[in-house]
Amino acid sequence: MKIFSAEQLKKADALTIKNQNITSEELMERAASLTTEEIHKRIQNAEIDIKIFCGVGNNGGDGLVIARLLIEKGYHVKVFVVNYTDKRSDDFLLNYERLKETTNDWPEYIKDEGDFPALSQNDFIIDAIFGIGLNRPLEGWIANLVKHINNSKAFILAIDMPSGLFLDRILKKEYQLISASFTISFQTPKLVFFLPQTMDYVGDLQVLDIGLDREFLNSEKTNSNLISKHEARVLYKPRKSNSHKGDYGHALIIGGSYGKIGSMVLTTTAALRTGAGLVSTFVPKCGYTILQTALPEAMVITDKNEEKLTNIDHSMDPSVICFGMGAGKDQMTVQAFKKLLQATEKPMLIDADGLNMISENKELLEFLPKKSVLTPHPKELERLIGEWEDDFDKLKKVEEFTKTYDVILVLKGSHTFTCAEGNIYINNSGNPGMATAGSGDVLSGIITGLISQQYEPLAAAILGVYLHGLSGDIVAENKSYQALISGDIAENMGAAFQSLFAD
Ligand SMILES: NC(=O)C1=CN([C@@H]2O[C@H](COP(=O)(O)OP(=O)(O)OC[C@H]3O[C@@H](n4cnc5c(N)ncnc54)[C@H](O)[C@@H]3O)[C@@H](O)[C@H]2O)[C@@H](O)CC1
Ligand SMILES: Nc1ncnc2c1ncn2[C@@H]1O[C@H](COP(=O)(O)OP(=O)(O)O)[C@@H](O)[C@H]1O
Ligand SMILES: [K+]
Repeated sequence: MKIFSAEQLKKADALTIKNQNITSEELMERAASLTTEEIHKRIQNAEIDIKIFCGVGNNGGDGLVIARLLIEKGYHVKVFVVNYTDKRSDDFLLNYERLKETTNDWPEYIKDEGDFPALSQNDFIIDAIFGIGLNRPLEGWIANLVKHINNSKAFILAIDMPSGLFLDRILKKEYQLISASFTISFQTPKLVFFLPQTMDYVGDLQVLDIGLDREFLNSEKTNSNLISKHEARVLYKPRKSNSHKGDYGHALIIGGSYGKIGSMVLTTTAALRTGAGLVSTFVPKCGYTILQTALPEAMVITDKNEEKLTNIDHSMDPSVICFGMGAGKDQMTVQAFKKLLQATEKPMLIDADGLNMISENKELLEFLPKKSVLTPHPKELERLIGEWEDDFDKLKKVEEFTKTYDVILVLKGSHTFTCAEGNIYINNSGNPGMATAGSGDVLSGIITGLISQQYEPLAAAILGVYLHGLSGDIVAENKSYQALISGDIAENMGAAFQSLFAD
């Protein structure tokens, strides 16, 4: 699903109104009534106090329509108008009049701290103060109102987006914004809903299709995309019945050191479970028995050294090489890695200590095969590209890095961002149970397994990240977040592939 900017969303609104021959007020009614239906479905006539805070722009207009429709359904609703200016949008005014015809309990005005209503944690608060029209950070009594709402500990539903959040920048910590329990957003999600610094303000997310102009949504260019099942599915390549293991490539997985051979078992298992035709591993001698015992399906070659990689002499022509898991950073390993990079032309996957070695020996960067996939977690990324001011600055630096070296960066996190060629693919599968040792090693194996089967490296990264999360979700459903261990993610790749095509 495409992720649009505020300007694009405003353009979509305007085009929809023109092409569908409706008024802006009808579009607002549509968005708000779909939202009301969702609320009604979830709270099912519960006897709760619903307190709706409405700004005086169109986000406030949405709030007024939701108030009217909830009152018509018999809910107990109190509306507060957050009167930050005397100017009102036309649709706010119109719906204000309509609301007054629906109830005798007229909205209360908030003009300063003295007007703040008492709030209880049993209230159901709806935040319709600001949406995509926010043009400066919240200050003065409005900032205090937001603090007051957040401090209530009540359930907070944000309409379109939490008030105070910007779509294109990160505010300094001292500024207030609504910390929502749930956000119902219109038509497409916003990039800030997925950034580590802002995602917590959004809470759970639901995106409602409010029927904005299809042609515009389809044709408009955007460089951010949310990857859910639908988007992942189209990347999948079915297997031909008339095929043999040679058609699915030979993956070579290199890494490990004394005490860290387990990471190699995880990566190798994942590559096999993802469908690579042949998988060989290259490990220090101490890894030989471990790998041969754990995985009879894999072939094992060893370094001359017992405990670490010193000379990667493989004399094969693998379809893809995956390097780094558990490799350590010994100088001899760095030299071996350098020789490997110099001798390799096909795209590689580089993870963990492979990335750390590059960060500490920047001269290695020039030998990176084009279109290689690098999979850093946040600390590894910082070592690689340096510190960033905020998440937008990070994405800018990532874009520069991927363009300079012509590589794909997979920024691992609760929403993993795959970045290449100026585009961002935001993963929407996975869960906190996956924050466990070795789950990154499994991801490396999955992506390697896909590249081995002739997926383009970028497609392999996007699909691999999605399948990794999907497998994690399937495991968590059966075992809980706590009991999920990374080997389970590799073992359940079969269920993930099946689930990709189940609705
Ligand atoms: N007809 C439409 O175009 C639709 C719009 N929709 C809603 O409209 C929203 C956007 O509405 P608007 O463009 O009116 O913008 P908002 O309602 O988000 O607020 C903008 C108003 O707040 C003022 N403002 C911005 N930052 C401020 C600050 N820090 N302190 C005080 N005042 C500030 C602006 O000057 C402007 O008057 C969307 O988020 C969505 O909720 C939906 O109803 C869908 C249809
Ligand atoms: N809260 C979370 N939600 C979704 N996925 C997560 C979460 N935490 C971690 N993950 C995923 O788990 C993996 C962790 O990788 P990494 O930090 O490299 O672990 P390790 O080094 O132990 O292998 C990444 O793919 C990441 O996206
Ligand atoms: K809002």
